[in-house]
Amino acid sequence: MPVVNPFFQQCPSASLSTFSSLSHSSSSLRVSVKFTVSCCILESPVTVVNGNIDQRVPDRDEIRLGLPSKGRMASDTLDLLKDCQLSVKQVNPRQYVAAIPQLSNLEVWFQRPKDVVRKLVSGDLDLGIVGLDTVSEYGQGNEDLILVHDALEFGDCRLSLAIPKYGIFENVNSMKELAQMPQWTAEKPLRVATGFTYLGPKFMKENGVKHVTFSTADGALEAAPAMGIAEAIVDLVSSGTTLRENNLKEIEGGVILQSQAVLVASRKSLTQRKGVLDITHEILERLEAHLRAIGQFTVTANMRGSSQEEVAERILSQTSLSGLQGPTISPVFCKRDGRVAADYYAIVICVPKKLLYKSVQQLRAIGGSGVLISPLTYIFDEETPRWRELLSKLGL
Ligand SMILES: Nc1ncnc2c1ncn2[C@@H]1O[C@H](COP(=O)(O)OP(=O)(O)OP(=O)(O)O)[C@@H](O)[C@H]1O
Ligand SMILES: O=P(O)(O)OC[C@H]1O[C@H](OP(=O)(O)OP(=O)(O)O)[C@H](O)[C@@H]1O
Ligand SMILES: [Mg+2]
Repeated sequence: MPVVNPFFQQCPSASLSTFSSLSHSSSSLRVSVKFTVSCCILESPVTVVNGNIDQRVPDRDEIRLGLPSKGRMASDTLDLLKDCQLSVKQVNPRQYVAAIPQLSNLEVWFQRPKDVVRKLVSGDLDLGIVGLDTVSEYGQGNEDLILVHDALEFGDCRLSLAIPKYGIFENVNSMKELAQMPQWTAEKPLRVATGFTYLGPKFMKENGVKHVTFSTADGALEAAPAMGIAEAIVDLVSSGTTLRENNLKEIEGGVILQSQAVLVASRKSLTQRKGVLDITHEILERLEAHLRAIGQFTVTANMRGSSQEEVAERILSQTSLSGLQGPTISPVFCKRDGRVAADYYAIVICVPKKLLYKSVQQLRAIGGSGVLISPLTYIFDEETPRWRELLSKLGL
């Protein structure tokens, strides 16, 4: 399936080479790292490589984390790290190397998201934070890339196929219907505009769309159908506003990928470079502890009762009050008639944010008073499931 940049159409040999690089790179271990452009302005073919050409783990002592240098992921990534007490110290925004003082021997390198992935593949970075869409597009299933944390809870979007709401597409509402449209023939294939020149063609092939061609552009793809450049687009959608404003619609079965920010690592680095596994463990623990905590509140309340067990029974009879591992109950002592007694008990539980009001109602219903709610900063589990998963992926 050829993917052409409209610019290259004026230059047939270049368009052909662009296509061959895209189709061959998927079978190569070093994904999308090498392509040959033999264009009419060049006398002989040149080889262009993304990152280090050397196949070995590059010789260096520092561990490198790649972060988005610009774009919509950049500031959210820094904010997340800051919330995990891993603030990045960058002297000025045009300086592309920085440090995280809490993690010695770690260098932060700011790169465009796609270059973070390419440089993980080439061994020039060890860890990175980018969108899953970027990992999937530029990693192209490379087994050296390992998802360490697959849900950093920002950068949510989906990669979707969209078609016009009007004309011959008015009653087309699924991939199956699109694939079966009689209009697409070898002479007049379905034209798809996309920046995702690996995932787009792969998806169409998987969906049995036989007659299809692709064109690529760097942005504003939603204009392509109205401009007459393509019938469909494959692009990122988050709010859906851009599709709506351009009279386009998503269709059943047309979501290629659900994406959000992820922490990704090079398998080679994790297994071969000294210190990478330890630093990954620390970053992962901090991320997990923080992300678990932001979904929860700590609730404390006082309850009258005859014993800790009796208070516990009342609390556990309510579905929203069991906490993470059950309630903590402590006696509140006071002096009455010269004797120390405990008529009240203080209870502490963690409550998911979305169940907060329900929990307060349930607490009141069983005699809770003086309910205090505080935000949580971290919840450290005994061991994070993702860490165990990572070790098993690495065969450790
Ligand atoms: N509405 C959205 N549109 C595009 N990307 C989004 C959206 N919401 C979240 N993202 C995430 O943000 C990432 C970065 O997008 P951004 O547009 O900033 O950079 P880019 O397009 O990848 O880079 P470049 O500007 O070099 O093309 C995307 O890869 C995706 O994971
Ligand atoms: O569903 P929505 O919330 O409307 O977001 C989707 C749009 O956002 C992105 O474009 P971006 O803003 O990065 O501009 P671009 O076209 O220059 O890439 C993406 O390529 C879509 O066009
Ligand atoms: Mg963009």
